[in-house]
Amino acid sequence: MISVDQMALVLNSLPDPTFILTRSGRYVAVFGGRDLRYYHDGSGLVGLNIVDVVDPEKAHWFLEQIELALESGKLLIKEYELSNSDVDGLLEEGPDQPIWFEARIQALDFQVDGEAVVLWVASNISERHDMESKLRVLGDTDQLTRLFNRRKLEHDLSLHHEMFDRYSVPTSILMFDIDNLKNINDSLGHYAGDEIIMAVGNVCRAELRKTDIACRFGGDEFVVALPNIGLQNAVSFAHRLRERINGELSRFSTEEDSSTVSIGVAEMLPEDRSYEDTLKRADGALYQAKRNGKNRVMAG
Ligand SMILES: Nc1nc2c(ncn2[C@@H]2O[C@H](COP(=O)(O)OP(=O)(O)OP(=O)(O)O)[C@@H](O)[C@H]2O)c(=O)[nH]1
Repeated sequence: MISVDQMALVLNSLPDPTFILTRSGRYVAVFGGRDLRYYHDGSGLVGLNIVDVVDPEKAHWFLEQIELALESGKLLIKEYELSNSDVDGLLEEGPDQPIWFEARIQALDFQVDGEAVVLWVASNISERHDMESKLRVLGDTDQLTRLFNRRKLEHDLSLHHEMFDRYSVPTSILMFDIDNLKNINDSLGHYAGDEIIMAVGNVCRAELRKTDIACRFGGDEFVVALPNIGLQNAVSFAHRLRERINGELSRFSTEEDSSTVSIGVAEMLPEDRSYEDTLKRADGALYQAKRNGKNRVMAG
């Protein structure tokens, strides 16, 4: 058996800061979390109330979690971001950056001063959180152009189609394809072909708003979605984009083949069952642009 003194030492050596908090948000006790590379010393919080040490919105969130854990009696796991400047009563020494925490909150089977209490273990998961964010971005990104990939486009377009269904806010779609890339690859080499694809990506990034979605759809095909833009404005934008891309690609034209783009444009219509119907119309318009001699914009 370990003694009470030893038990106190164990509590103080817990790797992650562990709080006992009352239903009303009072810090009854703080154990562990002594490594200043990962945590700020929270022992100064004992006796204070969450409501008095963090801003009202955050305090409300903390109290809500305590209530949830008390009501369910089950282990509650939540993630949140906090920096030491968010909490009055924490010492300066510790990580400079805001910390991502995973809280494990469990109701305790006793009361303190007539109030129900929970155990709140706050683990620093910043590294894991950063890695997860990076992986999410990587999973949504085309490696060559750094534009979004098709998976992300389809996810976003389905949200925009829902918005259109509900609020009739139109989204227009431009689908475009580099002209003659096969021949240019053959004459200038595959790396020149790659540079052309990257140059298209750079123009898209420069020309688009933050809310627009630009994606490499596959091979030498791209899709741009313009939320809140009707067909007429989308066609005008497509003409401008084609000129900008052509200007950028002119250095890759050969005697036989000019390096240009063809663009098909479509807007969401009430009869579209999903974004795929809009995408198909843009694809049909792109096909017409190619059939009619390439290097042009057609609306579907
Ligand atoms: N360099 C390079 N080429 C690619 C890449 N992805 C696809 N391509 C090439 O792009 C060409 C696309 O085929 P098409 O669109 O049918 O050929 P195209 O010569 O552009 O013909 P049009 O579209 O009718 O003008 C194929 O030759 C592919 O090999 C890539 O990542 N890098």
